[in-house]
Amino acid sequence: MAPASNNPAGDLTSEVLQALSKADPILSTETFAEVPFESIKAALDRLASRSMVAYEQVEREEAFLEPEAEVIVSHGSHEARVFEAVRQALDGLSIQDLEGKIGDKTVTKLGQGKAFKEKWIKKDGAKLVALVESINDVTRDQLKVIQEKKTHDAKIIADLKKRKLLKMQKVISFRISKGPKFALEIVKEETDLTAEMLASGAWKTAAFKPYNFNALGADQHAGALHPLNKVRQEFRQIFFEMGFTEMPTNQFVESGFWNFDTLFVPQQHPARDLQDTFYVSDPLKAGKPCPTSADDKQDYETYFQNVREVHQNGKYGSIGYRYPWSEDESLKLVLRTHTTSVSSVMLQRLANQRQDGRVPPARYFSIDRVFRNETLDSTHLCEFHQVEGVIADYGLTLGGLMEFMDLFFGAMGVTDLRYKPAYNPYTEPSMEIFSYHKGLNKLIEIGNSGIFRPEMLEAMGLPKDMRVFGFGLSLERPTMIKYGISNIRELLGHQVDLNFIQKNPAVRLDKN
Ligand SMILES: N[C@@H](Cc1ccccc1)C(=O)O
Repeated sequence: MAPASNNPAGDLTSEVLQALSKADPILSTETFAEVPFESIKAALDRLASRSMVAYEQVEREEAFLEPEAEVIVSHGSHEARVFEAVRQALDGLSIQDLEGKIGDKTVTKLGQGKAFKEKWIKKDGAKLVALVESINDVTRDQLKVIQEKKTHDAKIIADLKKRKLLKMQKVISFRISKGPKFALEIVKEETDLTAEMLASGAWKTAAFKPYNFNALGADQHAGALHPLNKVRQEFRQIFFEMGFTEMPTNQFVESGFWNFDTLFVPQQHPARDLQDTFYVSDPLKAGKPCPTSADDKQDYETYFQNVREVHQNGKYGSIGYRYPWSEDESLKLVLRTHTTSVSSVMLQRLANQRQDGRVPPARYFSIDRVFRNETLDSTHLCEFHQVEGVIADYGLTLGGLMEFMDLFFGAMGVTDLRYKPAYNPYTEPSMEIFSYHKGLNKLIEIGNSGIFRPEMLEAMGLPKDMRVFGFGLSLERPTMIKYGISNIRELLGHQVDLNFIQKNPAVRLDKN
């Protein structure tokens, strides 16, 4: 045996190297029959990583004798034993005597049947007599071969298996051969290039351990994007590709003025009820809209009065709602119920951004959080994310809006849209957008859209011939569909499985 090295698998690696130096290749089951599978594998991996040996796994089935077969090997087959007993009794043997001689009822019974069939014995009156001088105990011979070689002719194996004399077992062994760096001893390999080695020049002769590219990397506990953020990112990309700019939506608290009044939502509208909208109690009220920076030169007061006029008496060809519009109601603070409040701010700003005396066309989008006083269930939370888009241009038509929707949803693989007339206080006409969901086997609502009302736009100062499309959808619904989530609580809130957030895949919208 080679000198033991200072590692636990040392003895075995040395033994393998020794054995290989005498015969190449070797089979592990023959050379190391007593060594457990794991130990030999560990030793081989160690040697293989240094290219000292190469090995491949060999699997084969081996036949093992059942206890009954062991008895046959030592005493002969049942039929041979019966024949032998009968042959020895020169003038025949009665069945009782046969039983007495063999001492086993089953062996006697089975052996007799077979010996008759083989025509080794016959019945002569009440006695059994031998018909031949000698016989070949084929079964015993076959079993002896198998005991030694663990295998035999496939037909013989199949036959003996059927007779329940054998069981088959899978045996794994390794065929081991010398590797390109075969040697009788393991050379210590360096795992690091150190400053000392560089200084002393030892690096020139040092043996370096090769990289193990098969090793699995350690799990990285890095941060992970929430699925909503992943889908949001995909949507942003679609918007950017279509020439949209992102609206600033970093303001969750909004005045009723921007959230409702500018959008022509009357102050008695049920959406403004406490049941539907969260009101802020401290502070209770916003100030009137006013410039937010030195270069904001907009005339907010005129706009404020325009909105009042439109609601109260009607203006710009609209007869209005004809109710006493309340400034107090308008200045109440709310958690924004939709991001259309931001669209409103942006459109009003656009009205004041004339270039060469003309308001330029614009495309805006946002994806952010909104709040509604909803009853919680598996698909509704009090807060969700809205995807919103606005297109302002001249000569826009309803057909154009539908075509745009086809393009937009087509970019995320949603085709075959259906439109249903709907109502929004701020758009006319308004359309709900539906798509056929293959999994659910029905049309599901995927968005809301419309063309903003002239009394809303003209109050801002936008030109009469400018039309503005608007549309909105939730971010949660496509995310849930994409990730196969049926309960929104799995996506948001305290019940979310952090493992799911860490491990979920990047989203790919099936663009066409
Ligand atoms: N604000 C609408 C979406 C929408 C935006 C713009 C125009 C029309 C509809 C909603 O909450 O569903």
